[in-house]
Amino acid sequence: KTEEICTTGDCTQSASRLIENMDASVDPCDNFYQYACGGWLKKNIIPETSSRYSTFDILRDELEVILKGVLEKTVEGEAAALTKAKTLYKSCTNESLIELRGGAPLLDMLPDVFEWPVAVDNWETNYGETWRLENVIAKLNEKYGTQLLVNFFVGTDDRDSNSYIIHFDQQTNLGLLSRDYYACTGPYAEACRAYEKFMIDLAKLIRTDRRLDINETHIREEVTRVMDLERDIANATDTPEDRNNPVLLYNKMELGDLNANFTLEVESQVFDWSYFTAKIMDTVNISIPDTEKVINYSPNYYRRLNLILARYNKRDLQNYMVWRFVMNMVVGLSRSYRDTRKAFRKALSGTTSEAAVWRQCALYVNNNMDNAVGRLYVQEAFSEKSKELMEEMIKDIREVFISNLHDLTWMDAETKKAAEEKARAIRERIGYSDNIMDDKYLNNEYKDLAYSAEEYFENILQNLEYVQKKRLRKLRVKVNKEEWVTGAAVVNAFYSSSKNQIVFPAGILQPPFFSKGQAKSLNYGGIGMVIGHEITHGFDDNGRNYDKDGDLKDWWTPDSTDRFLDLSKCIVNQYGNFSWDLANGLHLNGNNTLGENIADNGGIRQAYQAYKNYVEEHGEEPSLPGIDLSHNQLFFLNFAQVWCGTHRPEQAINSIKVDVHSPGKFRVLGSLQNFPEFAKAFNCNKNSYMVPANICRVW
Ligand SMILES: CC(=O)N[C@@H](CC(=O)O)C(=O)NC[C@H](CC1(C(=O)N[C@@H](Cc2ccc(O)cc2)C(=O)O)CCCC1)C(=O)O
Ligand SMILES: [Zn+2]
Repeated sequence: KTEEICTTGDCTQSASRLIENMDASVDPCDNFYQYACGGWLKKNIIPETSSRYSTFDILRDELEVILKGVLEKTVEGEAAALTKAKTLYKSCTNESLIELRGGAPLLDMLPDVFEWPVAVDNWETNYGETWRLENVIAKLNEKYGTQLLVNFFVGTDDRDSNSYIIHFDQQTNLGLLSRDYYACTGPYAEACRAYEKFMIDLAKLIRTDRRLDINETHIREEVTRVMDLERDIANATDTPEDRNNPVLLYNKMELGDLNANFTLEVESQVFDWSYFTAKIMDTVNISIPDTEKVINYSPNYYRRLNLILARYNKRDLQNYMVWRFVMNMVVGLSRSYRDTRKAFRKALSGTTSEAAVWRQCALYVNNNMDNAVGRLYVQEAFSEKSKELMEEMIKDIREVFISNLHDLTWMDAETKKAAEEKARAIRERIGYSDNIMDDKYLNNEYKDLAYSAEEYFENILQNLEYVQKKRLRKLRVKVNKEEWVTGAAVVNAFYSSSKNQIVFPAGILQPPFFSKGQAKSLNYGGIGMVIGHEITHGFDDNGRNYDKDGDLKDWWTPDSTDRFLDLSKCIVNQYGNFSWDLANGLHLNGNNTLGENIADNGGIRQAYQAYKNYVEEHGEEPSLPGIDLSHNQLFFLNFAQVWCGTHRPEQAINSIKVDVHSPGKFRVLGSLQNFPEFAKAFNCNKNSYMVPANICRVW
């Protein structure tokens, strides 16, 4: 029979993309990642401005080009919110004015955070005498959105997902990217050196601008003490492995208990937790009694912190806290200030030059006004047709998840029933929230913001305060589960455990993931796997702890829990055995990536089964031109090519420590090794690398 071949634009384009990215000279059963991405790896060099480069990053770069276009275009009579986004963008791209202003905008606001001792004279007399730790931490929190030492935040109550509650957590962000860097040896030595030099150079630059003398030795001494303090803080934090069970993190107590049980003392000043909390919540007119229930995510950290504070004085603490703030603010200042960060950025990410200003600005505006920018993006680039197609695919894949569930041999009927209820309760969000198409809604969201095209730095400060106040004000209102957890102009997808919600923003609904005109095998291998991945997050080692309403409530029988943990261990060991050449051969952390690996493995199985069901119902699809692979094979090829990518060594060292996702290569190898249908589709024989003796499976 004459084979049908699809020669539409979409088919031709996707076929050529698939052929270009692959390396057909590699045996797919030996190394499917190399087979699928070998062509991509030969053709793509990481740009000097990027620390990693992948299919995702290329899509994100392309999205930024679209944002540039819409943010630079003047449109008469548009909604005020959209004009504000364009004004913010203009202030960010106004390089000559930013250059002219030098460091002044920063120097003008340092007194508001009680100054940076190393960069000013007479700090003791002017600030030290009246200094209180509560005042500094509170000010940095409520006005500058910076959480240091004591990480106070208002967030969803894990056990009552309709309410917000005050949380006290450990300091989760460090100047260096993870606690491991503070060893300052081996791959971390350069990062530590660059970090200290960054601090020294910035202190010297500010003193120069203030016409103050510079005593290099003295500055170095202070910088060393700040470094020692941060190392102590890093070592006081619980590790990610110690924090991956949300049940153990949930320590509810009264605010008053903190003063009783968690003493913090600096230079014989006792930290008053009630005074501190009021200092923050007074700014949003919410009074907090000592009987207020709060969650303490890190009791051990606070016990360790007190021992550390005993070893430092108020000047050290102030030097540390203001450093952590100013180090992030140089990006909004003139070239000489931005240059103090260059070597540090290179040491951590490997990039030798900053991204183009328009890119940084498009990203900044998108991150800070995601609904206004989302509106501009959707109007420009999103096709409505995608929504109903996605609803179909989500329906198919949800059904497959549920039928796979019932076939599981390790879960008992009682737990299966609860699991099915949760799977059916998952709500989906596709493309964008209708709210952003409503001018009134959009203008209202940004009504309190007024940007100046001439004051980028002040615009940044305005955003920091605005976002933080919005979060703090949530304490006395109910959680709006209809709210989206992401903007629309985002190339990603999400699962929210407290909302039991899966989200597919407009930005990811494009090739290679999805296109209404591309073959279904590619759609299921692309966005289909992502849909399964997000659904499965509701049932991974973290998500499984939450019930269908998003509350931390155990719906498992002890036996099924034991079986789940046992099966998960297989995945932990399998991925823990992967050694990553780009990261000095370091092994993946099988525990920290477990949730993502469970989601990947579930996603690929569900998507493939859904595709087979599709073919069962609608018949085989016509072949793609110029590529003699079956659609079953094309399914896996497109899935794998989503993960083509590479990292600079600095970024690899960084991401293996902090990213909960495995590197793309192992996301492909790990999940396909566990899936016999892959081996079948490529006729791989038993002892090939892609067909290991024993395989892991949870969902
Ligand atoms: C609430 C929240 O934020 N959750 C965190 C996870 C956590 O913290 O628990 C999170 O990221 N969630 C998004 C993520 C989405 C997907 C992913 O893998 N996205 C990569 C994309 C990438 C890859 C390489 C690259 O070069 C650049 C980008 C990524 O975001 O890295 C998209 C496809 C399937 C899963 C997911 O659902 O896991
Ligand atoms: Zn995930």
